[in-house]
Amino acid sequence: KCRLIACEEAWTIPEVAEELRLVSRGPSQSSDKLLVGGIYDADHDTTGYGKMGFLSGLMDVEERRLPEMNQYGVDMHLLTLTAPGVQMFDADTATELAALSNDRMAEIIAKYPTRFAGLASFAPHSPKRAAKEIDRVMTELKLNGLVVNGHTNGEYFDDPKFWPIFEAAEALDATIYIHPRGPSDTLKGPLMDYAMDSAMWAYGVEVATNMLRMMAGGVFDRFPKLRICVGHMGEMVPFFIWRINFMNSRAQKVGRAPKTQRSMEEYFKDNFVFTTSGVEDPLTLRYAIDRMGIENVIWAIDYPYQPMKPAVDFIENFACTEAEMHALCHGNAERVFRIA
Ligand SMILES: COc1cc(C(=O)O)cc(C(=O)O)c1
Ligand SMILES: [Mn+2]
Repeated sequence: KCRLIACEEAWTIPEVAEELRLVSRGPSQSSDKLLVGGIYDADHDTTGYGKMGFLSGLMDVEERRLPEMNQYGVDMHLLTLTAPGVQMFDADTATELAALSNDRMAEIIAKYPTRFAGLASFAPHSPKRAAKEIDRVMTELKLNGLVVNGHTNGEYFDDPKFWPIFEAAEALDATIYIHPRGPSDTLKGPLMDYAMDSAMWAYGVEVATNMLRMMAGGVFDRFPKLRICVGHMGEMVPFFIWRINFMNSRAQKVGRAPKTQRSMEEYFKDNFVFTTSGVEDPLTLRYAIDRMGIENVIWAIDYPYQPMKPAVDFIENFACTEAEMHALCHGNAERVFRIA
């Protein structure tokens, strides 16, 4: 029996839920407003999200989450403040609620040290205060890494304003999990119909765009030891990496893209790891392992958005060597998220 550590497990606290409810009733034009309104303001729900039981699943640790983990043999959940985290709030509220959420997360881990680990939040729109929170959570709260959800106010991580965050994360060897959120105002256009605005398509486009901007923008030349984790089998990038590499190299040759020390494929292999969250497809997983290397692939459920049992069955029935199974189910997670 393999130790099972699930690494994209969503959670929230009442104060963040309440703030999101207020935002969902406010003037924000963010594409996340649909989903946030559905989940946090159920009596104004126009999306059906309010009927999927997400909110109770997010708020819960001991009623259902832990008993289900016991029932299905999931040893650990790596918790993350669910998308869009604190990023729809003003910088002050975001800074405050990130710290509160990190403290609450640390309390859960202190109570169940062998069952929960956690990714700390921060307010990207306040990079200097974010760097201070990163320092605090990694050295005092001893959390296991960091999480951020896609863009913040339409800005992406190739923007030097975010450098203080990467400096702190690299110096502390803290992995940053870039989790999706709805597409930014300039990206959302044709993505807002047919429920494409979130997990079906736009989430992947939003994160992959951020990833490519970082790689092509030279972020990993400046921060060579920075490690990024993404979910959803690498947000489509593993399947397109040959073409991304070929076209970026050609663009660099003709001066359309800035010169970088390494290629897109090298950055993706050296500075990224990714989880299987929300992609329970054995063929896709086998390709991703063979293409990107087993040391870069980590199992996750994406609870409560994905049910626990099917995700456990998927990985336990996956055809692979014993060494691959240990890497997928706990070995890589223990290394990347410093889990004992
Ligand atoms: C924040 O709201 C979410 C919704 C869904 C969904 O299945 O609709 C998936 C995720 C996720 O992948 O974490 C998040
Ligand atoms: Mn998720």
